Amino acid sequence: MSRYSLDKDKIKVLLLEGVDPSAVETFNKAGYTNVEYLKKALDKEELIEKIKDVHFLGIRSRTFLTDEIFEHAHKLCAVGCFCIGTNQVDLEAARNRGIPVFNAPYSNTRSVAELVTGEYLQLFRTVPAKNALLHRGGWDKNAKGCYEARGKTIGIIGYGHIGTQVGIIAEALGLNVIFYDIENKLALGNAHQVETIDELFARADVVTMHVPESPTTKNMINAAAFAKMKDGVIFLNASRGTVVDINALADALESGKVAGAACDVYPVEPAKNGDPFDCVLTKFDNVILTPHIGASTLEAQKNIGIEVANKLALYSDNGSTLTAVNFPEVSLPTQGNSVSRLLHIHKNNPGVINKINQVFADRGINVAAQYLQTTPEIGYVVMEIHSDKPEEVLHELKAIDGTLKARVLL
Ligand SMILES: NC(=O)C1=CN([C@@H]2O[C@H](COP(=O)(O)OP(=O)(O)OC[C@H]3O[C@@H](n4cnc5c(N)ncnc54)[C@H](O)[C@@H]3O)[C@@H](O)[C@H]2O)C=CC1
Ligand SMILES: O=C(O)CCC(=O)C(=O)O
Repeated sequence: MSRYSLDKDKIKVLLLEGVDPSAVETFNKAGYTNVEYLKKALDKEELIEKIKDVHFLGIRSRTFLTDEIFEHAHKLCAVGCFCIGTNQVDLEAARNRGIPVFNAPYSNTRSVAELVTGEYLQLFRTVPAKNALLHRGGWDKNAKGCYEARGKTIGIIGYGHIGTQVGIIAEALGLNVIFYDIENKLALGNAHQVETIDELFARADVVTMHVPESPTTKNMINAAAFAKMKDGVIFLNASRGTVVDINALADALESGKVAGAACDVYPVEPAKNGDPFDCVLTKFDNVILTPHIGASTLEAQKNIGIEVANKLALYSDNGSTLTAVNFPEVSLPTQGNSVSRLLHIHKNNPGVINKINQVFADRGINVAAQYLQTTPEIGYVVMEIHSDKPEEVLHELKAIDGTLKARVLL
């Protein structure tokens, strides 16, 4: 017997953007066989059409989930971002419609840190420019502008999961590590947190960006910021394209202020493989350009596929929202055989819980367990009851004013 409001084979999962096949295997193992797998992102109209029938949606960084898209997602229970960043999703819009969003906060951390490390080592030796010249049939063997990384200072902006990994590897390579973060952070090894970003600019031979996209990080690296950096600085951005004013970076490369750069992310990225890439940086031989592949290793993708699919399947199976990025986190024990579990997501208005409890009281049903978490905007309550008519109770719960979503696990 299904423990869900619907039989599992009627629960539609849509996976976009070529998430790792491990996600499909994980869903199948959990009993979800109605999985549609697409290698590409969908454009807005295609997505609006498809999302109407979807219960669980998996995306990466190129699918933009706006309030307008959610408006058509009548059946959508949850979204899985098969990546770290969740800036592509209007998280508030999802939450206000009762849709939790999950991600994989650590699975690709090391992959990004290794990419960045390889890049600044190459840039210290001017390898990208030398490589480009040789490809064009030139030869220029000299040590001008080439340095060992040992003894240099790396300045990490955003000392979170990725930033700390970049720092640990850099220290092992003999660099001095300084970082700037808006939070007070525990410095690992001999890393040192600087008080102002300007101090970091003044001291760092390498500046590397590891902040999320947010209003506080939008264009935080602009012409004024480059002006404060050391002459001949190496600059890397593998965070989000909106964090750097790309024209200011182009100017800083033109003037020689920045000796070399690496970018993995751009203000505008092609929607799919094969689409043209247009960027002011393509003319610079001393810039490593990669197509947003910080997370694209087989190890990371496989782990992400399993992790996010498991989170979605668990939410479907037992209602747990642990680690959701936009939602009250409710961690639930395994459901006993003799109880039904009712899950109710509602606007956090005064009196809703009273009304819910009244439904049980009116029916003479004892609530065996109740788990409640709220944010200022919504409440998520899970109740376990002994009743042979849980669907009827569900029907009444759905009628309560302020209800966003409700379902039953039998
Ligand atoms: N290129 C790629 O393929 C990938 C890119 N990313 C990007 O990297 C970002 C960072 O990832 P994690 O390290 O896992 O995130 P995280 O959340 O662990 O760390 C971000 C750090 O930035 C700090 N921060 C936030 N706003 C700041 C500001 N205005 N100034 C200074 N520090 C600020 C936070 O306090 C936090 O310590 C992600 O948000 C994502 O956008 C993540 C994975 C892959
Ligand atoms: O691999 C992807 O599609 C996105 C990776 C990324 O930028 C992230 O995890 O935030």
